[in-house]
Amino acid sequence: MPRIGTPLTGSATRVLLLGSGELGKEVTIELQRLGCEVIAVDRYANAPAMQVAHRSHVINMLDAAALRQVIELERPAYIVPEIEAIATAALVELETEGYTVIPTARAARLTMDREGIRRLASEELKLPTSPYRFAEGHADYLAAVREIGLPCVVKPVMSSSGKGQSLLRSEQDIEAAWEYAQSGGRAGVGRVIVEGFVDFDYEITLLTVRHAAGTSFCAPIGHRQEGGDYRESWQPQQMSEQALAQAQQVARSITDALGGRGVFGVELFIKGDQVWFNEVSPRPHDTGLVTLISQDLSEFALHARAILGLPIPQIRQFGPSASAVIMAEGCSESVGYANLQQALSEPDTQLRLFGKPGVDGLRRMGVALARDTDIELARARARRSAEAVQVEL
Ligand SMILES: Nc1ncnc2c1ncn2[C@@H]1O[C@H](COP(=O)(O)OP(=O)(O)OP(=O)(O)O)[C@@H](O)[C@H]1O
Ligand SMILES: NCC(=O)N[C@@H]1O[C@H](COP(=O)([O-])[O-])[C@@H](O)[C@H]1O
Ligand SMILES: [Mg+2]
Repeated sequence: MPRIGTPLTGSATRVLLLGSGELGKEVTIELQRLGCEVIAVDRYANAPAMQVAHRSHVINMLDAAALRQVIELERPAYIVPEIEAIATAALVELETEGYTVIPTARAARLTMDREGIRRLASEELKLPTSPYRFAEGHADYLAAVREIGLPCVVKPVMSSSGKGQSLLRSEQDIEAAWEYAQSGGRAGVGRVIVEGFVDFDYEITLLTVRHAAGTSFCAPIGHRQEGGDYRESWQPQQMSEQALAQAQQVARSITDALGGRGVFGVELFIKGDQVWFNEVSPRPHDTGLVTLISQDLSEFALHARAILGLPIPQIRQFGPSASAVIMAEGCSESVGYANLQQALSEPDTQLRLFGKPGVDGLRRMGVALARDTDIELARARARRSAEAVQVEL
């Protein structure tokens, strides 16, 4: 039976987060509500989760030695990856030494780069995906684009939130896409995936929770992306019964294969009753921020319960809900947020400002959340709130 100790004493249930962004901030809050001691780690100081955690460490999480050092110092009961770019081979080792990685070290390793998870989904589990080819080096890349054909999507194997990703519509896009993939990815220089473009009707994130008593699904979340990065999400997304059943089957298959306990964000493309697997986050998903207003247990509360082995007897959905992101563009180390009076003037509206310590380029800084009587109204209400926020650099 799970038991929780007292934070900052010898009996504490310590949880170490690897990555401390907006998603980790909410996970930290939920874990603390259940009495855990939370240690936040990231590559930079004052990251969102660090601002609410008991303490924090700034390290290069791709450095295996640095990662091991911080874990051996803190000896957490649970290691919780919050981003992809971590020295996951070290996590696999630490797991064999007795540490618990959420959901599993193998899941973190397979989803760290697109190749591991794509080969598992398509080649082992035979789940439907876009046609794809991996390529290394320029000549191999050109061959891959020829083989897959246009239109296609090019992504660095190690990247997220659309960084380094391009949609190629014509021959003229081929060179720029290669250059962007080389500069935009986080690591693994040179290697890319070339995917056939899927002409879907809509795409969803199916939040799937593996917990002590089995697997639960949240209502499907629809979302809209720009340049591979999410801008709006809503729940529930209307789907045919057959598409939903197929989506749940795909989600169950991939999450069972990854194993462990926790929330997974299964990304799927839908056309009619047809479903394609895109990718999966073995952790809460950015589009799932909508659950902060749409469910009694948000994806972050669900993650905390699943991690700790606590029951999830029911997930209550509150009806049509939406999220709209608040972006900042430019360069500043003291961003301000004004006109909040107007942003929060409507009922059933909430804001989360992440408190990120700065911006250099384009960065997600907050999110507006809303409920209304139907999805279109909820989306419009969330957008109105997000647009009202004046981001001052
Ligand atoms: N093969 C494809 N066909 C059509 N659209 C695609 C394809 N691949 C990606 N996209 C679009 O680009 C978006 C981002 O792609 P993907 O999820 O693979 O990137 P990511 O960088 O891992 O994003 P994130 O980290 O935010 O989940 C998808 O949600 C979808 O809208
Ligand atoms: N699609 C993945 C995603 O949304 N991850 C979330 O964004 C943070 C990084 O933000 P940053 O790039 O602004 O530092 C991550 O730490 C995580 O919370
Ligand atoms: Mg994605």
